[in-house]
Amino acid sequence: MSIDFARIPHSAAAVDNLATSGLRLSLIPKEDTLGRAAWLQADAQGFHEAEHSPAKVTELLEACAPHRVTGVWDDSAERAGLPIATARSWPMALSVPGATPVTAWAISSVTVAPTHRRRGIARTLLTSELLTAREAGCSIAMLTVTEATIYGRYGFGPAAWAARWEIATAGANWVGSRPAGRVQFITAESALRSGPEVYERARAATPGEVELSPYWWKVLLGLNSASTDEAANSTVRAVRYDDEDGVAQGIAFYTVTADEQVMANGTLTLKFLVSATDDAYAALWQFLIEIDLVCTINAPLRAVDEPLPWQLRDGRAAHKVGERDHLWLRIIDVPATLTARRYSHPDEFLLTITDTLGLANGNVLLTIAEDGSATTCAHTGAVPHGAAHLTLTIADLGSLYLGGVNAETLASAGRLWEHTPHAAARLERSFHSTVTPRTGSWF
Ligand SMILES: CC(=O)SCCNC(=O)CCNC(=O)[C@H](O)C(C)(C)COP(=O)(O)OP(=O)(O)OC[C@H]1O[C@@H](n2cnc3c(N)ncnc32)[C@H](O)[C@@H]1OP(=O)(O)O
Repeated sequence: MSIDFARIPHSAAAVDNLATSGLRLSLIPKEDTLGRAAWLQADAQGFHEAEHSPAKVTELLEACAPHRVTGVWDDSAERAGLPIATARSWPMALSVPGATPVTAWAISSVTVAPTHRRRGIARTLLTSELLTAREAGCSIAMLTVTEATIYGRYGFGPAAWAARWEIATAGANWVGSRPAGRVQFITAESALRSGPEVYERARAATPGEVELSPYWWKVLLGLNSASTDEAANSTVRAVRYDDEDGVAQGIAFYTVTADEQVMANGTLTLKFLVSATDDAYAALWQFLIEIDLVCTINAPLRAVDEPLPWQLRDGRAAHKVGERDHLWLRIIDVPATLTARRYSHPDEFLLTITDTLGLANGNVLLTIAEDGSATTCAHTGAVPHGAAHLTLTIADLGSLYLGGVNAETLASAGRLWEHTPHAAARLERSFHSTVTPRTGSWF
Protein backbone atom coordinates (compact mmCIF):
# COMPACT_ATOMS: atom_id res chain seq x y z
CA MET A 1 0.00 0.00 0.00
CA SER A 2 1.85 3.11 -1.22
CA ILE A 3 -0.44 5.59 0.56
CA ASP A 4 0.49 6.51 4.17
CA PHE A 5 -2.81 5.21 5.55
CA ALA A 6 -1.97 6.18 9.15
CA ARG A 7 -2.09 9.84 8.19
CA ILE A 8 -5.26 9.92 6.08
CA PRO A 9 -7.16 12.78 7.77
CA HIS A 10 -10.71 12.49 9.02
CA SER A 11 -13.33 14.08 6.81
CA ALA A 12 -14.25 17.70 7.52
CA ALA A 13 -17.83 16.50 8.08
CA ALA A 14 -16.73 14.18 10.90
CA VAL A 15 -14.56 16.86 12.54
CA ASP A 16 -17.33 19.47 12.28
CA ASN A 17 -19.98 17.05 13.49
CA LEU A 18 -18.16 16.45 16.77
CA ALA A 19 -17.03 20.07 17.06
CA THR A 20 -20.68 21.16 17.25
CA SER A 21 -20.85 19.11 20.49
CA GLY A 22 -17.69 20.73 21.84
CA LEU A 23 -15.55 17.69 21.00
CA ARG A 24 -12.23 17.50 19.18
CA LEU A 25 -11.54 14.67 16.72
CA SER A 26 -7.95 14.05 15.68
CA LEU A 27 -5.39 11.46 14.67
CA ILE A 28 -2.54 10.75 17.08
CA PRO A 29 0.67 10.25 15.08
CA LYS A 30 3.08 7.60 16.30
CA GLU A 31 5.68 10.26 17.19
CA ASP A 32 3.26 11.60 19.84
CA THR A 33 4.05 8.90 22.40
CA LEU A 34 2.49 10.80 25.32
CA GLY A 35 -0.71 11.25 23.34
CA ARG A 36 -0.74 7.58 22.35
CA ALA A 37 -0.01 6.50 25.94
CA ALA A 38 -3.07 8.45 27.15
CA TRP A 39 -5.08 6.95 24.28
CA LEU A 40 -4.06 3.44 25.41
CA GLN A 41 -5.35 4.16 28.92
CA ALA A 42 -8.63 5.46 27.48
CA ASP A 43 -8.92 2.30 25.39
CA ALA A 44 -8.35 0.16 28.52
CA GLN A 45 -10.99 2.13 30.40
CA GLY A 46 -13.42 1.67 27.50
CA PHE A 47 -13.13 -2.11 27.82
CA HIS A 48 -13.16 -2.00 31.66
CA GLU A 49 -9.59 -3.27 31.84
CA ALA A 50 -7.05 -2.34 34.53
CA GLU A 51 -4.89 0.69 33.88
CA HIS A 52 -1.87 -0.36 31.82
CA SER A 53 1.47 -0.54 33.61
CA PRO A 54 4.35 1.52 32.14
CA ALA A 55 5.85 -1.74 30.76
CA LYS A 56 2.60 -2.63 29.04
CA VAL A 57 2.26 0.88 27.61
CA THR A 58 5.73 0.51 26.09
CA GLU A 59 4.76 -2.83 24.52
CA LEU A 60 1.46 -1.55 23.20
CA LEU A 61 3.01 1.61 21.78
CA GLU A 62 5.25 -0.65 19.70
CA ALA A 63 2.35 -2.91 18.70
CA CYS A 64 0.21 0.06 17.63
CA ALA A 65 3.02 2.00 15.98
CA PRO A 66 1.97 1.09 12.42
CA HIS A 67 -1.72 1.76 13.07
CA ARG A 68 -3.92 4.76 12.41
CA VAL A 69 -4.92 5.91 15.88
CA THR A 70 -7.88 8.21 16.45
CA GLY A 71 -8.97 10.03 19.58
CA VAL A 72 -11.84 12.32 20.54
CA TRP A 73 -11.32 14.79 23.39
CA ASP A 74 -13.65 16.83 25.54
CA ASP A 75 -11.42 19.77 26.41
CA SER A 76 -13.83 20.90 29.11
CA ALA A 77 -13.32 17.71 31.16
CA GLU A 78 -11.18 17.57 34.31
CA ARG A 79 -8.95 14.91 32.68
CA ALA A 80 -8.91 16.67 29.33
CA GLY A 81 -5.81 14.77 28.15
CA LEU A 82 -7.65 11.45 28.28
CA PRO A 83 -9.63 10.83 25.08
CA ILE A 84 -13.34 10.23 25.60
CA ALA A 85 -13.45 8.05 22.50
CA THR A 86 -10.95 5.88 20.65
CA ALA A 87 -10.55 3.97 17.39
CA ARG A 88 -7.68 2.25 15.63
CA SER A 89 -7.34 0.86 12.11
CA TRP A 90 -4.88 -0.61 9.64
CA PRO A 91 -4.80 -2.78 6.50
CA MET A 92 -4.58 -6.52 7.23
CA ALA A 93 -4.68 -9.72 5.16
CA LEU A 94 -7.95 -11.68 5.25
CA SER A 95 -8.22 -15.19 3.78
CA VAL A 96 -11.09 -15.71 1.35
CA PRO A 97 -12.32 -18.87 -0.39
CA GLY A 98 -9.83 -20.32 -2.82
CA ALA A 99 -7.81 -17.25 -3.65
CA THR A 100 -5.06 -14.92 -2.56
CA PRO A 101 -5.96 -13.13 0.68
CA VAL A 102 -7.50 -9.68 0.32
CA THR A 103 -6.23 -6.63 2.14
CA ALA A 104 -9.04 -5.59 4.45
CA TRP A 105 -9.36 -2.50 6.62
CA ALA A 106 -9.23 -3.75 10.21
CA ILE A 107 -11.03 -1.57 12.76
CA SER A 108 -10.46 -2.05 16.47
CA SER A 109 -10.44 -0.27 19.85
CA VAL A 110 -13.79 1.41 19.20
CA THR A 111 -14.74 2.86 22.58
CA VAL A 112 -16.79 5.78 23.81
CA ALA A 113 -16.59 6.74 27.50
CA PRO A 114 -19.77 5.99 29.48
CA THR A 115 -19.91 9.74 30.23
CA HIS A 116 -20.40 10.47 26.52
CA ARG A 117 -22.33 7.43 25.26
CA ARG A 118 -25.27 7.52 22.84
CA ARG A 119 -24.57 10.94 21.36
CA GLY A 120 -23.55 9.59 17.97
CA ILE A 121 -19.79 9.61 18.59
CA ALA A 122 -19.25 5.97 17.55
CA ARG A 123 -21.40 6.57 14.48
CA THR A 124 -19.17 9.47 13.43
CA LEU A 125 -16.01 7.42 14.02
CA LEU A 126 -17.21 4.35 12.12
CA THR A 127 -18.58 6.27 9.17
CA SER A 128 -15.29 8.10 8.96
CA GLU A 129 -13.36 4.78 9.13
CA LEU A 130 -15.26 3.43 6.12
CA LEU A 131 -14.44 6.53 4.06
CA THR A 132 -10.80 6.22 5.12
CA ALA A 133 -10.73 2.54 4.16
CA ARG A 134 -11.97 3.47 0.70
CA GLU A 135 -9.33 6.18 0.39
CA ALA A 136 -6.67 3.69 1.51
CA GLY A 137 -7.73 1.37 -1.32
CA CYS A 138 -9.34 -1.35 0.80
CA SER A 139 -12.48 -2.84 -0.74
CA ILE A 140 -13.69 -4.36 2.52
CA ALA A 141 -13.59 -3.49 6.24
CA MET A 142 -13.62 -5.97 9.10
CA LEU A 143 -13.82 -6.16 12.85
CA THR A 144 -14.11 -8.66 15.69
CA VAL A 145 -17.00 -7.64 17.91
CA THR A 146 -17.96 -7.41 21.56
CA GLU A 147 -21.70 -7.26 20.85
CA ALA A 148 -23.86 -8.31 17.92
CA THR A 149 -26.08 -5.23 18.12
CA ILE A 150 -23.68 -2.48 17.17
CA TYR A 151 -22.34 -2.88 13.64
CA GLY A 152 -25.20 -3.99 11.38
CA ARG A 153 -26.35 -0.38 11.06
CA TYR A 154 -23.05 0.48 9.37
CA GLY A 155 -23.39 -2.30 6.80
CA PHE A 156 -21.32 -4.96 8.60
CA GLY A 157 -22.59 -8.53 8.60
CA PRO A 158 -21.35 -11.54 10.62
CA ALA A 159 -19.27 -13.78 8.34
CA ALA A 160 -17.23 -16.12 10.56
CA TRP A 161 -18.11 -17.72 13.87
CA ALA A 162 -15.95 -18.94 16.75
CA ALA A 163 -16.73 -21.50 19.43
CA ARG A 164 -15.38 -22.36 22.85
CA TRP A 165 -15.03 -26.08 23.37
CA GLU A 166 -14.88 -27.87 26.67
CA ILE A 167 -13.51 -31.41 26.68
CA ALA A 168 -13.86 -33.82 29.61
CA THR A 169 -10.71 -35.79 28.92
CA ALA A 170 -11.08 -38.62 31.47
CA GLY A 171 -13.52 -40.78 29.51
CA ALA A 172 -13.03 -39.23 26.08
CA ASN A 173 -10.77 -41.99 24.69
CA TRP A 174 -8.85 -41.06 21.57
CA VAL A 175 -9.91 -43.22 18.58
CA GLY A 176 -8.59 -40.92 15.85
CA SER A 177 -5.46 -41.66 13.88
CA ARG A 178 -2.06 -41.82 15.55
CA PRO A 179 0.28 -40.25 12.98
CA ALA A 180 3.84 -41.42 12.73
CA GLY A 181 5.46 -38.02 13.20
CA ARG A 182 6.48 -36.63 16.54
CA VAL A 183 5.15 -34.16 19.10
CA GLN A 184 7.83 -32.43 21.13
CA PHE A 185 8.16 -29.53 23.52
CA ILE A 186 9.84 -26.45 22.08
CA THR A 187 11.05 -23.19 23.58
CA ALA A 188 9.13 -19.95 23.22
CA GLU A 189 11.90 -18.64 20.95
CA SER A 190 11.53 -21.66 18.69
CA ALA A 191 7.72 -21.25 18.74
CA LEU A 192 8.12 -17.64 17.65
CA ARG A 193 10.03 -18.90 14.62
CA SER A 194 8.03 -21.96 13.55
CA GLY A 195 4.55 -20.83 14.74
CA PRO A 196 4.07 -18.01 12.22
CA GLU A 197 5.44 -20.18 9.41
CA VAL A 198 2.98 -23.04 10.09
CA TYR A 199 0.13 -20.60 10.70
CA GLU A 200 0.68 -18.81 7.38
CA ARG A 201 0.45 -22.13 5.52
CA ALA A 202 -2.73 -23.10 7.35
CA ARG A 203 -4.30 -19.65 7.16
CA ALA A 204 -4.31 -19.51 3.37
CA ALA A 205 -6.76 -22.45 3.27
CA THR A 206 -9.16 -21.08 5.89
CA PRO A 207 -11.54 -18.26 4.93
CA GLY A 208 -11.90 -15.75 7.74
CA GLU A 209 -8.43 -16.16 9.21
CA VAL A 210 -6.34 -13.02 9.42
CA GLU A 211 -2.64 -12.41 9.70
CA LEU A 212 -1.30 -12.39 13.25
CA SER A 213 0.91 -9.59 14.51
CA PRO A 214 4.23 -10.20 16.31
CA TYR A 215 2.56 -8.80 19.43
CA TRP A 216 -0.26 -11.40 19.25
CA TRP A 217 2.29 -14.23 19.09
CA LYS A 218 3.92 -12.88 22.25
CA VAL A 219 0.53 -12.70 23.96
CA LEU A 220 -0.18 -16.32 23.00
CA LEU A 221 3.14 -17.41 24.47
CA GLY A 222 2.73 -15.35 27.64
CA LEU A 223 5.75 -13.21 26.71
CA ASN A 224 3.90 -9.92 27.11
CA SER A 225 3.86 -8.08 30.43
CA ALA A 226 1.68 -9.42 33.23
CA SER A 227 -1.97 -9.98 32.60
CA THR A 228 -4.77 -10.13 35.15
CA ASP A 229 -5.97 -13.39 33.62
CA GLU A 230 -4.91 -16.28 35.86
CA ALA A 231 -4.48 -18.72 32.98
CA ALA A 232 -2.38 -16.20 31.09
CA ASN A 233 -0.04 -15.91 34.06
CA SER A 234 0.75 -19.60 34.32
CA THR A 235 3.58 -20.98 32.29
CA VAL A 236 2.73 -21.42 28.66
CA ARG A 237 3.91 -24.76 27.24
CA ALA A 238 4.60 -24.94 23.52
CA VAL A 239 4.57 -28.17 21.51
CA ARG A 240 5.19 -28.77 17.83
CA TYR A 241 4.26 -31.65 15.57
CA ASP A 242 6.87 -32.58 12.97
CA ASP A 243 5.89 -35.03 10.25
CA GLU A 244 7.92 -38.10 9.36
CA ASP A 245 10.22 -35.96 7.22
CA GLY A 246 10.85 -33.64 10.16
CA VAL A 247 8.78 -30.78 8.70
CA ALA A 248 6.88 -28.70 11.27
CA GLN A 249 3.16 -29.13 10.48
CA GLY A 250 1.39 -28.04 13.66
CA ILE A 251 1.85 -26.12 16.86
CA ALA A 252 -0.04 -25.77 20.15
CA PHE A 253 0.34 -23.52 23.20
CA TYR A 254 -1.38 -24.28 26.49
CA THR A 255 -1.37 -23.65 30.21
CA VAL A 256 -2.46 -25.99 33.01
CA THR A 257 -3.92 -24.88 36.32
CA ALA A 258 -4.78 -27.28 39.12
CA ASP A 259 -6.05 -27.20 42.67
CA GLU A 260 -2.94 -27.42 44.88
CA GLN A 261 -4.64 -29.99 47.13
CA VAL A 262 -6.01 -32.18 44.37
CA MET A 263 -3.26 -32.42 41.81
CA ALA A 264 -5.22 -34.62 39.45
CA ASN A 265 -8.01 -32.24 38.47
CA GLY A 266 -6.12 -29.85 36.24
CA THR A 267 -7.69 -27.61 33.63
CA LEU A 268 -5.77 -27.17 30.42
CA THR A 269 -6.44 -23.93 28.59
CA LEU A 270 -5.62 -24.22 24.94
CA LYS A 271 -4.28 -20.84 23.98
CA PHE A 272 -3.63 -21.75 20.37
CA LEU A 273 -3.53 -24.74 18.07
CA VAL A 274 -2.87 -24.57 14.38
CA SER A 275 -2.27 -27.43 11.98
CA ALA A 276 -1.31 -27.39 8.33
CA THR A 277 -2.26 -31.09 7.88
CA ASP A 278 -4.90 -33.47 9.24
CA ASP A 279 -2.10 -35.57 10.77
CA ALA A 280 -0.82 -32.57 12.72
CA TYR A 281 -4.35 -31.86 13.99
CA ALA A 282 -4.80 -35.46 15.14
CA ALA A 283 -1.36 -35.75 16.74
CA LEU A 284 -1.69 -32.52 18.70
CA TRP A 285 -5.23 -33.23 19.94
CA GLN A 286 -4.33 -36.78 20.89
CA PHE A 287 -1.37 -35.41 22.87
CA LEU A 288 -3.59 -32.89 24.67
CA ILE A 289 -6.43 -35.33 25.41
CA GLU A 290 -4.03 -37.87 26.93
CA ILE A 291 -2.03 -35.53 29.22
CA ASP A 292 -2.05 -36.89 32.79
CA LEU A 293 -3.43 -34.90 35.75
CA VAL A 294 -5.74 -32.95 33.44
CA CYS A 295 -9.47 -33.60 33.46
CA THR A 296 -10.79 -30.64 31.46
CA ILE A 297 -9.62 -28.85 28.34
CA ASN A 298 -10.94 -25.38 27.78
CA ALA A 299 -10.44 -24.34 24.16
CA PRO A 300 -11.72 -20.88 23.17
CA LEU A 301 -11.77 -19.34 19.69
CA ARG A 302 -12.01 -22.68 17.90
CA ALA A 303 -13.97 -23.61 14.77
CA VAL A 304 -17.67 -24.40 15.14
CA ASP A 305 -17.18 -27.71 13.29
CA GLU A 306 -14.03 -29.14 14.86
CA PRO A 307 -13.27 -32.70 13.70
CA LEU A 308 -12.37 -33.52 17.33
CA PRO A 309 -15.68 -35.15 18.51
CA TRP A 310 -15.35 -37.63 15.64
CA GLN A 311 -11.94 -38.66 16.97
CA LEU A 312 -13.18 -39.56 20.45
CA ARG A 313 -14.94 -42.74 21.48
CA ASP A 314 -17.26 -40.56 23.55
CA GLY A 315 -18.01 -37.74 21.14
CA ARG A 316 -20.11 -36.05 23.84
CA ALA A 317 -16.95 -35.53 25.90
CA ALA A 318 -16.22 -32.58 23.59
CA HIS A 319 -18.96 -30.03 23.55
CA LYS A 320 -19.38 -26.47 22.46
CA VAL A 321 -20.19 -24.22 25.39
CA GLY A 322 -20.17 -21.06 23.39
CA GLU A 323 -20.65 -20.34 19.72
CA ARG A 324 -20.94 -16.83 18.43
CA ASP A 325 -20.42 -14.49 15.56
CA HIS A 326 -16.86 -13.26 15.71
CA LEU A 327 -15.73 -11.66 12.43
CA TRP A 328 -17.95 -9.05 10.79
CA LEU A 329 -17.36 -7.80 7.25
CA ARG A 330 -18.38 -4.57 5.54
CA ILE A 331 -18.05 -4.53 1.78
CA ILE A 332 -17.13 -1.08 0.49
CA ASP A 333 -16.24 -1.78 -3.14
CA VAL A 334 -18.55 -4.56 -4.38
CA PRO A 335 -16.86 -5.39 -7.73
CA ALA A 336 -13.35 -5.50 -6.21
CA THR A 337 -14.53 -7.66 -3.30
CA LEU A 338 -16.62 -10.11 -5.31
CA THR A 339 -13.88 -10.72 -7.87
CA ALA A 340 -11.25 -11.30 -5.13
CA ARG A 341 -12.54 -14.77 -4.16
CA ARG A 342 -13.16 -18.04 -5.98
CA TYR A 343 -16.60 -19.65 -6.23
CA SER A 344 -17.71 -23.25 -6.15
CA HIS A 345 -20.05 -23.27 -9.17
CA PRO A 346 -20.33 -21.28 -12.44
CA ASP A 347 -23.43 -19.11 -12.71
CA GLU A 348 -24.62 -15.56 -13.29
CA PHE A 349 -26.30 -13.28 -10.74
CA LEU A 350 -27.84 -9.86 -10.86
CA LEU A 351 -27.43 -8.52 -7.34
CA THR A 352 -29.47 -5.48 -6.36
CA ILE A 353 -27.65 -4.14 -3.33
CA THR A 354 -29.06 -1.69 -0.82
CA ASP A 355 -26.79 0.32 1.46
CA THR A 356 -28.20 2.88 3.88
CA LEU A 357 -24.79 4.63 4.06
CA GLY A 358 -24.83 5.02 0.27
CA LEU A 359 -21.36 3.52 -0.34
CA ALA A 360 -22.35 0.46 -2.36
CA ASN A 361 -25.90 0.81 -3.69
CA GLY A 362 -26.74 -0.50 -7.13
CA ASN A 363 -27.09 -3.41 -9.52
CA VAL A 364 -24.04 -5.60 -10.03
CA LEU A 365 -23.89 -8.40 -12.58
CA LEU A 366 -21.67 -11.17 -11.21
CA THR A 367 -20.52 -13.77 -13.74
CA ILE A 368 -18.75 -16.85 -12.39
CA ALA A 369 -16.64 -18.86 -14.82
CA GLU A 370 -16.02 -22.63 -14.87
CA ASP A 371 -12.71 -22.18 -13.01
CA GLY A 372 -14.47 -20.36 -10.15
CA SER A 373 -13.11 -16.92 -11.00
CA ALA A 374 -15.57 -14.05 -11.37
CA THR A 375 -16.09 -10.83 -13.25
CA THR A 376 -18.55 -8.08 -12.50
CA CYS A 377 -20.08 -5.11 -14.25
CA ALA A 378 -22.57 -2.45 -13.32
CA HIS A 379 -25.96 -3.24 -14.82
CA THR A 380 -29.02 -1.30 -15.89
CA GLY A 381 -32.10 -2.51 -17.70
CA ALA A 382 -33.72 -5.94 -17.85
CA VAL A 383 -32.37 -9.01 -16.06
CA PRO A 384 -30.00 -10.81 -18.47
CA HIS A 385 -31.37 -14.09 -19.79
CA GLY A 386 -30.62 -16.95 -17.41
CA ALA A 387 -29.27 -14.79 -14.59
CA ALA A 388 -30.57 -15.25 -11.05
CA HIS A 389 -31.80 -11.94 -9.63
CA LEU A 390 -31.78 -11.11 -5.93
CA THR A 391 -32.05 -8.04 -3.73
CA LEU A 392 -30.06 -7.94 -0.50
CA THR A 393 -28.43 -5.50 1.87
CA ILE A 394 -24.72 -4.82 1.84
CA ALA A 395 -24.54 -6.32 5.37
CA ASP A 396 -26.02 -9.61 4.19
CA LEU A 397 -23.68 -9.69 1.20
CA GLY A 398 -20.87 -9.34 3.74
CA SER A 399 -22.26 -12.31 5.68
CA LEU A 400 -22.42 -14.43 2.52
CA TYR A 401 -19.00 -13.41 1.27
CA LEU A 402 -16.83 -16.04 2.97
CA GLY A 403 -19.23 -18.84 2.05
CA GLY A 404 -20.23 -19.84 5.58
CA VAL A 405 -23.75 -18.40 5.69
CA ASN A 406 -26.44 -20.19 3.72
CA ALA A 407 -28.22 -17.91 1.23
CA GLU A 408 -31.39 -20.01 1.48
CA THR A 409 -31.44 -19.46 5.24
CA LEU A 410 -31.25 -15.71 4.67
CA ALA A 411 -34.08 -15.98 2.10
CA SER A 412 -36.20 -17.94 4.61
CA ALA A 413 -35.47 -15.25 7.19
CA GLY A 414 -36.82 -12.63 4.79
CA ARG A 415 -33.49 -10.86 4.47
CA LEU A 416 -32.81 -11.70 0.84
CA TRP A 417 -35.44 -11.37 -1.89
CA GLU A 418 -35.55 -13.71 -4.88
CA HIS A 419 -36.86 -12.17 -8.11
CA THR A 420 -36.20 -15.29 -10.17
CA PRO A 421 -36.99 -18.88 -9.13
CA HIS A 422 -34.37 -20.69 -7.02
CA ALA A 423 -32.14 -17.64 -6.98
CA ALA A 424 -31.08 -18.21 -3.34
CA ALA A 425 -30.33 -21.91 -3.95
CA ARG A 426 -28.16 -20.96 -6.92
CA LEU A 427 -26.38 -18.30 -4.89
CA GLU A 428 -25.73 -20.82 -2.15
CA ARG A 429 -24.32 -23.36 -4.62
CA SER A 430 -21.85 -20.81 -5.96
CA PHE A 431 -20.91 -18.99 -2.74
CA HIS A 432 -20.65 -22.01 -0.43
CA SER A 433 -17.16 -22.69 0.95
CA THR A 434 -16.22 -26.29 1.67
CA VAL A 435 -13.99 -25.01 4.48
CA THR A 436 -16.14 -23.41 7.17
CA PRO A 437 -14.95 -19.85 7.72
CA ARG A 438 -13.41 -19.21 11.11
CA THR A 439 -11.39 -16.52 12.85
CA GLY A 440 -9.16 -17.82 15.62
CA SER A 441 -7.96 -14.52 17.03
CA TRP A 442 -9.10 -11.11 18.21
CA PHE A 443 -7.80 -7.97 16.59
C1 LIG B 1 -14.41 -3.33 16.78
C2 LIG B 1 -14.51 -3.07 18.24
O1 LIG B 1 -13.73 -2.34 18.77
S1 LIG B 1 -15.70 -3.86 19.15
C3 LIG B 1 -15.79 -2.98 20.66
C4 LIG B 1 -16.94 -2.04 20.78
N1 LIG B 1 -16.75 -1.27 22.01
C5 LIG B 1 -17.20 -1.72 23.21
O2 LIG B 1 -17.89 -2.73 23.33
C6 LIG B 1 -16.78 -0.91 24.42
C7 LIG B 1 -17.98 -0.50 25.28
N2 LIG B 1 -18.99 0.29 24.50
C8 LIG B 1 -18.71 1.51 24.03
O3 LIG B 1 -17.60 2.03 24.16
C9 LIG B 1 -19.82 2.27 23.33
O4 LIG B 1 -21.03 1.93 23.95
C10 LIG B 1 -19.93 1.98 21.83
C11 LIG B 1 -18.62 2.29 21.14
C12 LIG B 1 -20.29 0.53 21.57
C13 LIG B 1 -21.07 2.85 21.23
O5 LIG B 1 -20.70 4.21 21.31
P1 LIG B 1 -21.80 5.39 21.28
O6 LIG B 1 -21.07 6.64 20.96
O7 LIG B 1 -22.59 5.34 22.51
O8 LIG B 1 -22.70 4.97 20.05
P2 LIG B 1 -23.59 5.98 19.18
O9 LIG B 1 -24.18 7.02 20.07
O10 LIG B 1 -22.82 6.49 18.02
O11 LIG B 1 -24.72 5.00 18.69
C14 LIG B 1 -25.05 4.82 17.34
C15 LIG B 1 -26.16 3.82 17.27
O12 LIG B 1 -25.70 2.58 17.81
C16 LIG B 1 -26.56 2.16 18.87
N3 LIG B 1 -25.70 1.52 19.86
C17 LIG B 1 -24.55 1.99 20.33
N4 LIG B 1 -24.01 1.11 21.18
C18 LIG B 1 -24.85 0.07 21.24
C19 LIG B 1 -24.84 -1.14 21.96
N5 LIG B 1 -23.85 -1.43 22.81
N6 LIG B 1 -25.87 -1.99 21.77
C20 LIG B 1 -26.87 -1.69 20.94
N7 LIG B 1 -26.94 -0.53 20.22
C21 LIG B 1 -25.92 0.32 20.38
C22 LIG B 1 -27.18 3.44 19.39
O13 LIG B 1 -28.38 3.18 20.06
C23 LIG B 1 -27.37 4.19 18.10
O14 LIG B 1 -28.52 3.64 17.45
P3 LIG B 1 -29.30 4.38 16.25
O15 LIG B 1 -28.49 4.15 15.01
O16 LIG B 1 -30.60 3.65 16.20
O17 LIG B 1 -29.41 5.81 16.64
